[in-house]
Amino acid sequence: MQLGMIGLGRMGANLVRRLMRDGHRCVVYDLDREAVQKLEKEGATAASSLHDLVDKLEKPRNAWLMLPAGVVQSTLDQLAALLDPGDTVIDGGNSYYRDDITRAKQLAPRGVHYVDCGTSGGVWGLERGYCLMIGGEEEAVGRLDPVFRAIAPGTGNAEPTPGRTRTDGTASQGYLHCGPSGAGHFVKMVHNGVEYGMMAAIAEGLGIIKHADAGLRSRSVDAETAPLREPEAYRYEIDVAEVAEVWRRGSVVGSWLVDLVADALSRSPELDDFAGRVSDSGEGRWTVIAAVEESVPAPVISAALTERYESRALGEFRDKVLSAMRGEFGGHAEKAR
Ligand SMILES: NC(=O)c1ccc[n+]([C@@H]2O[C@H](COP(=O)([O-])OP(=O)(O)OC[C@H]3O[C@@H](n4cnc5c(N)ncnc54)[C@H](O)[C@@H]3O)[C@@H](O)[C@H]2O)c1
Ligand SMILES: O=C(O)[C@H](O)[C@@H](O)[C@H](O)[C@H](O)COP(=O)(O)O
Repeated sequence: MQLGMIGLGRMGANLVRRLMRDGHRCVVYDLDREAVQKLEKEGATAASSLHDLVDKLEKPRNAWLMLPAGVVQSTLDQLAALLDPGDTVIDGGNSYYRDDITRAKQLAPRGVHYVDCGTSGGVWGLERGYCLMIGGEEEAVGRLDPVFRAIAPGTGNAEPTPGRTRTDGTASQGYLHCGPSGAGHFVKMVHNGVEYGMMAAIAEGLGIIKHADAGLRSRSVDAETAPLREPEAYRYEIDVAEVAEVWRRGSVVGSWLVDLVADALSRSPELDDFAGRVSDSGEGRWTVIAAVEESVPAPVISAALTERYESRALGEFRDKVLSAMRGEFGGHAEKAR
């Protein structure tokens, strides 16, 4: 098939490469001309503007947006004005599923289809394939099947699920039509909420292991306020990088995230390149909002989200209020640590 890709960053460029490897033809556009030229050298057709991209696409057109969230709506507005009935726009970025519902409604009167596609796999997707969580009308999604099939991992390295008797559907190939508009990004949003929780648990566990030597230090980190009651119980100088490595092999928590952390620790045991301020792009917040609105308890994901705020010192004023109250009612002064 032929597909237009708008946005050739970490994700879009490799999606194009994966599609071209499978024999698909791509027309590519990015504000960054170098990104366009690079893919042109690899066989893609370069477009110099959205208008040019639309001109170079065969009808019915398929245009995939792989853009930072902040420019999706403005790009879609410009693109929509150039498209014809029967064309399809796919948003493969991490957009909020509620925006998909609005955007599909915006395009429908013009006969333009809108497909939302949560795309997981990060910078490793070129080789591993991308897990795709798709939303939209059956017809538009079905027509794009060869594109999704090329981008997805296929059966990949995962063993067949032993108890699975279903032979229909595409989930075992790494892509799934989850439902109508927004359903794909809804599932991707929750996927990322799960990602926050799993990442937080791995990080906390390794943090506890790293501090298992607290009893060996002359003063524990928290000695003044919370001295170790039994310092002899915390006299382990455990090699955290080696723990991550051993967890990769046969353990219950072995996973791709543990593989990645083992790799990072093997290169830099103290993770010197990081200050530990953990960003969040929105998916965790939206997952927590959905949990609240559905009245579904989600304490792990919620805690993992607020821990990210904590890492960016966003709780500083809250903590000052705490200290102030403690000072007011008990005359307790703040200590250095
Ligand atoms: N990086 C990841 O691991 C990852 C994984 C899954 C999903 N996503 C999502 O995919 C989307 C893209 O992410 P990315 O990591 O590829 O971003 P990126 O910043 O690496 O690339 C974005 C590209 O879009 C281009 N661009 C920006 N504004 C443009 C405009 N108005 N018109 C044309 N091109 C424009 C930029 O020049 C850049 O090349 C985001 O929604 C992101 O959340 C990212
Ligand atoms: O499934 C994936 O490939 C990742 O989840 C991907 O979507 C990306 O790396 C996140 O957007 C980071 O999200 P935060 O910035 O919220 O951590």
